[in-house]
Amino acid sequence: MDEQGEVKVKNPWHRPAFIFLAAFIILGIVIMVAISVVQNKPLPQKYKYGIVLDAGSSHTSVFIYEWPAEKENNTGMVQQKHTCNVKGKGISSYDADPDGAGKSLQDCMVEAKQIIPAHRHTETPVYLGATAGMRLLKMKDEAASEKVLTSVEHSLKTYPFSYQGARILSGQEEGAFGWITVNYLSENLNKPTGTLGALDLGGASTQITFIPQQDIESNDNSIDFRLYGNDYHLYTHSFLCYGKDQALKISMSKKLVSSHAAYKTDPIELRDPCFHPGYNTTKTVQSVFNTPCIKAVNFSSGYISHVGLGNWSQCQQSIRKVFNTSRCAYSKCSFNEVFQPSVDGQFGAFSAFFFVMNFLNLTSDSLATTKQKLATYCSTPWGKIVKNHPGTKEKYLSEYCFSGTYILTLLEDGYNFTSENWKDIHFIKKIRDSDAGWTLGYMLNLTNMIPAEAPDTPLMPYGGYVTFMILFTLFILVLLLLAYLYFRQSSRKAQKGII
Ligand SMILES: O=P(O)(O)OP(=O)(O)OP(=O)(O)OC[C@H]1O[C@@H](n2cnc3c(O)ncnc32)[C@H](O)[C@@H]1O
Ligand SMILES: [Ca+2]
Repeated sequence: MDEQGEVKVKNPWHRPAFIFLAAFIILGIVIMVAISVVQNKPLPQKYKYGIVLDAGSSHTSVFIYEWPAEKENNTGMVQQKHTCNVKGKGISSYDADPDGAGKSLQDCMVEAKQIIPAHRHTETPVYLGATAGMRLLKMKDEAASEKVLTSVEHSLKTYPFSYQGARILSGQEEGAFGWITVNYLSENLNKPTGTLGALDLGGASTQITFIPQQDIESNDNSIDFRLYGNDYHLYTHSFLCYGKDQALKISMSKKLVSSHAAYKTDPIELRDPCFHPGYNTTKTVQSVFNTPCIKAVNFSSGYISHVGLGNWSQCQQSIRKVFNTSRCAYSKCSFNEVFQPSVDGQFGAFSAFFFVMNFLNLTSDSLATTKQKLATYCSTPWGKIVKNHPGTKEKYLSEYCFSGTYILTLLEDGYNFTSENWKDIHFIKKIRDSDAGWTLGYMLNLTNMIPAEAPDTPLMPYGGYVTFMILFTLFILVLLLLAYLYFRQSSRKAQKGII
């Protein structure tokens, strides 16, 4: 009887319903995967561009930046696309031929026209910022500095870009924008991590900028920013005449003024411990004294016989005389009566800090080892130095002993770095393929690309959102399937009960 009772009465709809549901689930998964793959496929990026001309004391560089058009307010988005070094000297050297300053920019601006897509030209801003060379020319001859600026302005206006001005930056701006650049590129600005101090050594001035632990006692040295919702209270100072070219002139002039030979012989003999033994070159007195950084002096001759001695410790003694550390009206000073809090945190040291220390292979040694190696380098005969570096410009080559010793003295005796925090100085040229320097920070500021407040971000990133939606939908489908199976089973049991 029981066996008879087990005769199954099949619901004819069960099988097609199951097949339909399974097909529906598979189709759903295929559609979702296809949509997420298509959605996440990188779209062709639309880029915007900006041009900044760094009119430095020694030379002019043209920087072209690019960034994805729709992400311009995110940190770290702007990148350096191209640089072009203008042939010849800096624009301040065209004081006697102002038209030449504008003309000198032509080749690099033509290059910019070729690199930036034509449909972006009219909306691409162009800024020219001049630094210490033009500050010095303005001190020496204001009319000449204005003529040079007018000449570069006329030249830049002839290109299809959006000309935004040519001006001389203040030392504070130069320091602060260098700090913004290195911290923007290191993506420090919207994170709770510490920031990087900025050390810039040019030909005519040098800047130090960092967030100090103590109060800033002089208003001239304080600058405030609100970036991505954080307040930054920066210490900054720019020393005009303390770039490496001007410092060399000051140092040579001091040696000349204190030497008996300078007032008796023709040519004047300058025996210089900061140049290699065997180095002997004739220079004009004018080439040393042609700067507002030094007072004019009358000598017996218009020529100097510059003779190298290669003595590092004597060289450092002579360079120390360039820094006046005898008076300070604040709780602490760097030199020349300038307030400076104790250096704090990590520092990026760029431009000539990098060029010189990188050439000398001194970017990762302790302070003591750096001094030892430099002393050995300075005492190396000039002939051997020239033989070992056939491709290097002779002017740079002859000055590395002075420049290295100047950098060491500026950092240790000037800014008060010690052997303990020497390792916190990182000699860098680029961060993530963009040059460290004031130009990027200047453009970010003038184009309002760094918002004061942090931009609102969605609850989860796009990829996370897609993954979440797929998993959640799968979960619902599995639930539906389980529910279906459960009801099918219970309806079978019920049917069994009826029979
Ligand atoms: O900031 P300012 O003072 O206006 O000057 P600048 O912008 O022209 O100064 P740079 O940083 O370009 O260069 C600093 C100095 O380093 C020199 N320099 C550039 N490249 C160098 C290299 O490879 N080796 C040694 N010195 C170099 C250059 O001549 C300057 O004297
Ligand atoms: Ca510079």
